[in-house]
Amino acid sequence: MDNHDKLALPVGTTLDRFIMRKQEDFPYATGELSQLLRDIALAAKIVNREINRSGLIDIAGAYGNRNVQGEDQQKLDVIANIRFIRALRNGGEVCTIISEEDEEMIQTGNAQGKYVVAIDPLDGSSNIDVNVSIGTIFSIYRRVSPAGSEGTAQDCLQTGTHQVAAGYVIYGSSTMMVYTTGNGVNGFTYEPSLGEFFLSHPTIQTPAGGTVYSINEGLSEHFSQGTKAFVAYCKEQNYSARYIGSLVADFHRNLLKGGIYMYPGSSKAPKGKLRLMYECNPLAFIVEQAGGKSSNGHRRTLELEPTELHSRCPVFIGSTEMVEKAEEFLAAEVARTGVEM
Ligand SMILES: O=P(O)(O)OC[C@H]1O[C@](O)(COP(=O)(O)O)[C@@H](O)[C@@H]1O
Ligand SMILES: [Mg+2]
Ligand SMILES: [Mg+2]
Repeated sequence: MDNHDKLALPVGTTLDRFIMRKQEDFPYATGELSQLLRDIALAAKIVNREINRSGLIDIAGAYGNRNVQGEDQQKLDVIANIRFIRALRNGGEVCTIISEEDEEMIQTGNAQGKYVVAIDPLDGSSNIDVNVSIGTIFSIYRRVSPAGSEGTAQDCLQTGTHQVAAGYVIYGSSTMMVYTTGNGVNGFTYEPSLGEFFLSHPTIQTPAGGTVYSINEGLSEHFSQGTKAFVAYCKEQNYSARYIGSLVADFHRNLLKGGIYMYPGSSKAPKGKLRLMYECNPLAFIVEQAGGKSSNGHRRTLELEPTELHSRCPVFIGSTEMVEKAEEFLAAEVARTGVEM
């Protein structure tokens, strides 16, 4: 019986107890990482409550500012950003944060903090006001600079293979936290009346194949021939098109049921829309830990070199057989044209 079996924890185990037991299991997951995961779960509970009330109190709608991405910030984008930054700052384990909502690195003041967090505080912003599932996505890295000073760009711009943990929260028909520390993927469902997350989806494995494809077909005319050919293939196979417009919701469905989510490069946006550090890398870590695959159509997402905090990259992520089929179509186009998009 290997370590995992010894520590196979039953459905219903609380997140706190799971984190403690797994800490024994993986000595590198020191107390600080365990505490950091708890800090994220705490902020998720608070954001969950804000989201559930947003229809009642005036925190829905646009905030009136544009973020570094040039996107209209929604009030809940800003509220979620404040809540997660505050929880990470107060928790003491994080020296520096990269947030979708802030142009520069955020120094928490915890000079002894050993970790850096990259976060999309609220993903699926276009869906906030229409009661469609939205999420939070996060990545955790160990700092490379010595403790005792502020985190550096070198601490922040690490490749995805250096993540020590990654996860997401989906605020949907139920609220779930799904994360990995590099030893499998586990899902926890939140019970608001008890204020606890409970293990509900132990050791998630994504199906090797699938019949669902997620892509914004409104951009079709701008896609590369390779992407167009793969989408045509999906139609020929009578696959189902499912696109919620919330990356976390589309990803979560495909993780559990099988499928592929694509935000490819296009003639309008050669790097696509999604950000490497706090959308593609964390979900790529999770999907690989669950037996799936993630690439930019040509190269493994986790090995892409970040050039700046908000680097964008094309993404093809989900069931291995579907991602590899998409990569075949894109490779055929490179062979024909010599151009990689
Ligand atoms: O509207 P588009 O261009 O299809 O983009 C939808 C995608 O954009 C996103 O909303 C980007 O994330 P944010 O909402 O965090 O900016 C994804 O959640 C979603 O999959
Ligand atoms: Mg997002
Ligand atoms: Mg966002």
